[in-house]
Amino acid sequence: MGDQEDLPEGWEKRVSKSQGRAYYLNVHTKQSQWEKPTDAATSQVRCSHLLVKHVGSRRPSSWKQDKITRTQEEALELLNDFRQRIVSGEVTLAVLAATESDCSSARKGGDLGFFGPGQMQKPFEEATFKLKVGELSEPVFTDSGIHIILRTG
Ligand SMILES: O=C(O)CN(Cc1ccccc1)C(=O)c1nc(-c2ccccc2)[nH]c1C(=O)O
Repeated sequence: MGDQEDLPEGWEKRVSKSQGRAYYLNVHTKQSQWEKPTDAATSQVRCSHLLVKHVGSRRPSSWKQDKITRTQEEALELLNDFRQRIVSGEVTLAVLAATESDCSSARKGGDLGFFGPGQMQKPFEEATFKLKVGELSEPVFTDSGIHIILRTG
């Protein structure tokens, strides 16, 4: 097994094909690094999100709107428009979430801080853990509504 043995918990040694040298993969968060890790791999990730609620949301109300009446289809169209504006570089998710997100995290530019497995709704958790740091998700559907998620840590 070579020096796989003396790695802290949660890390795997891999070889980069393009660079022909070893790197280390955090098996929980899928993050990778060149430096040999000295501490156990964290299972915490950080993200920001923009939530658009609709009539089918579990709580169709938000800081923005007392009674949310848009349909799920309208919510998805709205969210795809927001996503295009972020992808084009016209605006950042943080700036857009501050005025457009139906989540209380709008006041923090959509930042949710760090969380680990089992803390968020499953579709949200799975989508976030799949993202690389800096990557923006496609629309993600939960009981709360429809989200776009930016992995930040
Ligand atoms: O789903 C519900 O029954 C009510 N919720 C849950 C909730 C309500 C207030 C604060 C945090 C979470 C929401 O609708 C909700 N979910 C979220 C949410 C969902 C997934 C990831 C992060 C936030 N935010 C909100 C919100 O109003 O602000």
